[in-house]
Amino acid sequence: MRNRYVIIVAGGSGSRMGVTMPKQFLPIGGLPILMHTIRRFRVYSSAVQILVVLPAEQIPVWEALCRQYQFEEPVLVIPGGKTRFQSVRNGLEQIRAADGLVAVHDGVRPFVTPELIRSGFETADRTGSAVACVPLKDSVRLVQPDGSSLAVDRTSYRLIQTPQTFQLILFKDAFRASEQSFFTDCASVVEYAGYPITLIDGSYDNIKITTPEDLEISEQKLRSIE
Ligand SMILES: Nc1ccn([C@@H]2O[C@H](COP(=O)(O)OP(=O)(O)OP(=O)(O)O)[C@@H](O)[C@H]2O)c(=O)n1
Ligand SMILES: C[C@](O)(CO)[C@H](O)COP(=O)(O)O
Repeated sequence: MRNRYVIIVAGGSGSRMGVTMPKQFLPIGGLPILMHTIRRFRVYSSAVQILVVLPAEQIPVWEALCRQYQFEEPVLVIPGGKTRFQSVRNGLEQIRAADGLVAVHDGVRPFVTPELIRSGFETADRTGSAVACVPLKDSVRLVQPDGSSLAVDRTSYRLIQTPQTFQLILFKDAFRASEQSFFTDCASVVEYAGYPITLIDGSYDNIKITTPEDLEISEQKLRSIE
């Protein structure tokens, strides 16, 4: 079986959350969001190697939080970059192995399930990639330069989530690219390098905590789980 790695990217500042503390450190259910996320991967497997990417200046803050919450999960902490692409690349550089599987997951998606993580690794092992997604529930319109808009066929689209899981050999190759403005996730980087992307079923519960209302939704979700 190939070695399995997870890069949890938490190197952002959370500007859309509108608070000074990075949103990945905000508590939900009495525990920082990032600790929930890390625990989900540990529940999936005690063997998976977890790398956590943080803003360099926030590493002492994270260490203090770990002491405060007596959080002792073994993870390798790595300084992030200015963009998500750079943060992923910094994490990837720490994985010395040539072969294996790597899942990249947003630190602010704490509702990922062990089943979804497993599905990602199993699919990527077979096909090279596995990118979680969900169908759209709302109607979609394409806005034109003149301000008018056109209905589009929503069945042709998917909303993309993480985890996004890849065979290391192709992922490392893809991340040799120079950064492009349209790299919004790892799938766009891997596709740019010419590799096909396999989609897998994600979950509507697997939300990315981005704006203040997501915090309230997350608190409610935790209450319903616990
Ligand atoms: N330089 C960056 C930017 C983002 N991320 C991570 O990528 C994930 C998804 O990004 P997003 O939700 O946009 O987080 P932020 O960049 O922190 O938020 P914002 O765009 O509101 O500032 C987050 O876990 C974030 O910490 C990262 O590791 N390094
Ligand atoms: C990676 C991602 O979560 C997939 O949906 C998304 O692209 C991150 O976007 P953001 O603008 O960095 O939040």
